[in-house]
Amino acid sequence: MNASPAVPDFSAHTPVMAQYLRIKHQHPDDLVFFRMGDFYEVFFDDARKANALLDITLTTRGQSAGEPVVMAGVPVHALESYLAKLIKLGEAVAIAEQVGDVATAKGPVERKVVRVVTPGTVTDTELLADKQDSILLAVVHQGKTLGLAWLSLTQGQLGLAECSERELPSWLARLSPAEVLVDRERQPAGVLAARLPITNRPGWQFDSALGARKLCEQLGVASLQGLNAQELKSAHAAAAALLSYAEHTQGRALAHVKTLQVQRSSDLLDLPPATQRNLELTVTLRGETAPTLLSVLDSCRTGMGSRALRHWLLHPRRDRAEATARHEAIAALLAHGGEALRDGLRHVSDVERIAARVALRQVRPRELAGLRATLQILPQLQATLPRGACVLLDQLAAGLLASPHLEELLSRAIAEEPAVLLRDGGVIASGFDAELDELRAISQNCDTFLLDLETRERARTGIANLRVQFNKVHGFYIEVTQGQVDKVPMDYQRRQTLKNAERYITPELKAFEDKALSAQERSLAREKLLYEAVVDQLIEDLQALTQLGRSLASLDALAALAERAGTLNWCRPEFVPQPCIDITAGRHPVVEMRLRETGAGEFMANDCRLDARTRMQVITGPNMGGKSTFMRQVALISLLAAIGSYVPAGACRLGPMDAIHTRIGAADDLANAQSTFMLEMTEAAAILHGATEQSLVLMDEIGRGTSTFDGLALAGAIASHLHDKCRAFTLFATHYFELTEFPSKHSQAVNMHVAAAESGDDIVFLHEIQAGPASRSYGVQVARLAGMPASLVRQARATLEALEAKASASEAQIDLFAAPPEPQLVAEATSPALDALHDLDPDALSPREALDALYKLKAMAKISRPA
Ligand SMILES: Nc1ncnc2c1ncn2[C@@H]1O[C@H](COP(=O)(O)OP(=O)(O)OP(=O)(O)O)[C@@H](O)[C@H]1O
Repeated sequence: MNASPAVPDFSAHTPVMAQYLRIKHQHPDDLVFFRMGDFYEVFFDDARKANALLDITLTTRGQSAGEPVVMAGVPVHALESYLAKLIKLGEAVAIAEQVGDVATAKGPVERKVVRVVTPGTVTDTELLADKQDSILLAVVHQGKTLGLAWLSLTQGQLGLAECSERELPSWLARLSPAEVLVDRERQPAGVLAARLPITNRPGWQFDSALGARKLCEQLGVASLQGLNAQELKSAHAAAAALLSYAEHTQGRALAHVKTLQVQRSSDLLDLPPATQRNLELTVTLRGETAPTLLSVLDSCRTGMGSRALRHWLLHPRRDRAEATARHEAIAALLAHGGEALRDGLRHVSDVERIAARVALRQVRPRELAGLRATLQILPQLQATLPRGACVLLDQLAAGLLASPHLEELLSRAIAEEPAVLLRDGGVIASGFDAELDELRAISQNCDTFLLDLETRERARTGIANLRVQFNKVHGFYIEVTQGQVDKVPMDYQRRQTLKNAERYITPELKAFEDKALSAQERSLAREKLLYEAVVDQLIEDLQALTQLGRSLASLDALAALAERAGTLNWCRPEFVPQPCIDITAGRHPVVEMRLRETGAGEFMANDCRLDARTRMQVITGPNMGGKSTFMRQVALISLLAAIGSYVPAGACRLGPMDAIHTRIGAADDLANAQSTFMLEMTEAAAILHGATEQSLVLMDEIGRGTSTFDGLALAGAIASHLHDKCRAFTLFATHYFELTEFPSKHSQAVNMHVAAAESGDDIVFLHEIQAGPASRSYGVQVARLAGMPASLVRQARATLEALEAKASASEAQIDLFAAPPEPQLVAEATSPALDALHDLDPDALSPREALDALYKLKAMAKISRPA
């Protein structure tokens, strides 16, 4: 995709192939779709690739420079579906259109790449997921800092951030980019590890000064100071590459990209990738999109709303102002009844994407009709909103007042039901332009004229079955059956002979044909011109349109949150300055919904109380008891509150929070060659380094990936570290009974357990979290429940009894939680080599003697430490 300076000589090729090769030379990394009439053709290696990826037929046609031309093609009308496939596969496609005039061109008609479609820069509605944004991200390593710049082309929004290497995975997970631009010589390891689709760019494009200049130009500001983005030099470098790439792919400047968000890691509640995965926020552990927190939450009526909600979910802010404003809005909608608003939103088009496509001049006629319909119902929508109930809703209501003249313009200009494609005509409304109306009248009056001519000619020639007709290949003609040919007058000129009929043209018909055909052509050209003028006028009001899109998206997301809160009986959380997580009757939204859907019983609500004096709960109890569910629900409730949603609980008070860390049973990460245990320890280490007093940490059965003693020892040490050093709010579920001793030695920890009742040999899970340690584990009972053979269960029970008897006889008194011994700095052991070293006086040695001494010492060391 990079223009190389020297263009090779293609003169040995046919003129068309030389033209193709020149274009391909400028786009070596893209598949070049080369427009030839009704097809996009791909040649040579691109054709082989397209053949493999798209399963389209490979052919050869003619020769160029003595070589057969290998090619494959896709019909123009099917372009979108092929593009969709290629984008999904991470390919970039350069579209070379015929831009010259076919009729007047000498040699091949002029062709030019008009846009490059890539995964991160697609804007075609058909190619985009309705409910997910497509983000293009650039990442650059500068010293210890990583600069990030990202762009949502369809939202017209830029973002900048800087972070450390440790923070990068969280950013990548949060942004979930469709394409990442990196310096081809210095690819950041974190990006490679995340296995995202990468596009390499030359290093010089990541230039900080260039980036700052480009940002100022793009945003129309003199300095970045006012945007709080002045100091982010590394992010500027990323922005330089980002903006040139985006412009390059669109083949034009990005008129609609006018807003910049500067995000700092410290502004956001940190949700590391493990947390996003374990809490199943947007995808399940199996990789499906439901049931997840988002799937439960998203009852939005529009794609815009769903995208906003997803964004809120992954970008919760530590500062509570935004969330509080949303809580207020939800309360107001619930009090006022949000259903009328939601009904109205059903008829709203994706204004956000339409605005972007207007800016890029790609907007389709039907999208403009959709925009018009949306503009028409805005007053109705506004009327459904409660007035003066809360600031946020009032602001959003004001945002619905997009320029009324746009609606008027679209109503006058665009036909009631416009054709899908502009080139088919029938897009501009009649009455909008006198010249167009006149041209259309000529083509429409065709039928009357032809009927009239037919009647006259029948009368003149006496041929009763004479017919005047039209087809695309031969134009207008008069058809006479063979039996009547001798009645044909002198002024009939033969045009075509068929088996049973002759076709003729007359001077009068010819004159009419010229007029009709040229009228049709001119009317199409006129429509194109008028359409472009309408788009120009919309571009002038782009900011109002973009703003309207944002307001509608936020309203839809808020209305969905209000609907969920009402339907699912959620409560409004309260934020307090003191450290605490105080949840009464909390529920897990996804598990609760699953239970309801499957009719598998009621969800048991549970409390969670953590505060400055009680920072850790050690949770024990049987498998299947509900430990993981409880811990996750505490995290989900905290997160929901932070994004501004109501929460599944009876009451909820929350203090400040900076991160949610989770270590929950992992699957092997075979692709990264990490064992379960290694992954477990890596994730735990990241948590111990990152967690603070304001973090929530979930530790589920840490240590179970190794032998009992190893695992127990590590689990004890990790719990101590979290309690003493990080002082994070911690929910620590474990199967190690020994850890129930932990609270007796750690003042801020308490024991909790999930209750289970035994009836005979069976076990009943109560799913209730109660104070104190579990009395015993129920592994054997759970195994029985799982359908293990009875003899096996009997054997396991006998072994268990024997083990328990043995353990209580030799109760080892090891302090699992003792403070760690100080590391010893000097080795106490002595050795002949060390003694000899001790005896040496470096100042008294000549260089030669020093070298000899070194050899001697090395020989001694080898003896004392054999290989
Ligand atoms: N509060 C609850 N009310 C009703 N059912 C629940 C509740 N909590 C959990 N369950 C049910 O019990 C199942 C097991 O819960 P969970 O996975 O949390 O148990 P666990 O104690 O973590 O088990 P393990 O130790 O084997 O991981 C859940 O899938 C759910 O169906």
